[in-house]
Amino acid sequence: MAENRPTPPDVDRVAASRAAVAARRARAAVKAEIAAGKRTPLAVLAAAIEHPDGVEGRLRATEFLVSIPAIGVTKMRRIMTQLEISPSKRLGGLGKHQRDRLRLFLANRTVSRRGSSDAHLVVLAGPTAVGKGAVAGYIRENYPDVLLSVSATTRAPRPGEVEGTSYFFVTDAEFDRMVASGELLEWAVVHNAFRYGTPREPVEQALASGHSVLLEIDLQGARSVRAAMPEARMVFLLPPSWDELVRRLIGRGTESPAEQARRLETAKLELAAQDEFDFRVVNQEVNVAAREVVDLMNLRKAPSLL
Ligand SMILES: Nc1nc2c(ncn2[C@@H]2O[C@H](COP(=O)(O)OP(=O)(O)O)[C@@H](O)[C@H]2O)c(=O)[nH]1
Ligand SMILES: Nc1ncnc2c1ncn2[C@@H]1O[C@H](COP(=O)(O)OP(=O)(O)O)[C@@H](O)[C@H]1O
Repeated sequence: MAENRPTPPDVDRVAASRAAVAARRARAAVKAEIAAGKRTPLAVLAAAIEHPDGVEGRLRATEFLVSIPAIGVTKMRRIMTQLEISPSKRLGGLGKHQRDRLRLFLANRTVSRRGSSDAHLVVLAGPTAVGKGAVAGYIRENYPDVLLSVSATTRAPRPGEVEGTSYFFVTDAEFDRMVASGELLEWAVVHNAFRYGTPREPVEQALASGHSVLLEIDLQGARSVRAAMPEARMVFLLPPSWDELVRRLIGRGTESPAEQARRLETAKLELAAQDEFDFRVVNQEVNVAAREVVDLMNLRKAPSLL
């Protein structure tokens, strides 16, 4: 009968609900593909960014993460908090920084899952002038089996520093390019001055072939690595005392008195972060501290010199 025929608004409603069912099915299919390993999470994220209103773009970040094998609800919540993404966000609606953080998290997760279980990424951080450079240098000289990551930096070489061993010295434009192409595992502006970053490729290769890698980086970099790769071993180098830290900073003589005062203020904040780390090593004697750090790396072969 004519009066039982759906009126135009009903027709709209039926069509809308059919479309909603179809969209839900399409999202479920994408999640199933991720869960089965048929599509990588990075590929799905790329599609979501390209088409924010497409099926991938309409996926909620929460459902996207839990469809990844080995990520359950608890882990997903932790990741969302770490990446500062609210649970209501869809992949297509993520802000630029959220996207970058999620992409970095997914890329680094791929790296760490490929590595063998006894290879560790070990991060050595600590306050300015505690002796990070001295301990890392000692390890470089005396433990040839340790793979020490060589950072890229925009600062100029100092006398005696060797390109590709001390650092990769790059221009601002080159550093921009490395950031944009995702070549860096993490990067930070250190001491309000120059940019420093860890090239991803050598770390990836080392872990994939079962070798532990040591990163000597600043606190911001350490936090980025921890957020992206929660299984990294975080080591905080401590001075024997505050007075000794001051002595080392002044004794090094590489900063002006004003810069020394500024760094000491920063050092207080840095020291306050020590509880964020898994291990604390006191740098009383360089060789002893170096050995403690190396012991945390699960090296297969003992160094011949000690
Ligand atoms: N985030 C980050 N920090 C780094 C990296 N490489 C070095 N650093 C830090 O940069 C800081 C400055 O190092 P350096 O230029 O050798 O100068 P110094 O501290 O004045 O001797 C140190 O705190 C290092 O730990 C890196 O790849 N990433
Ligand atoms: N265990 C130690 N005992 C005495 N002096 C040290 C020790 N470790 C480092 N130093 C000295 O302290 C100063 C700061 O060390 P450095 O490695 O440059 O620190 P960081 O890289 O943490 O800024 C340098 O002059 C270094 O020779």
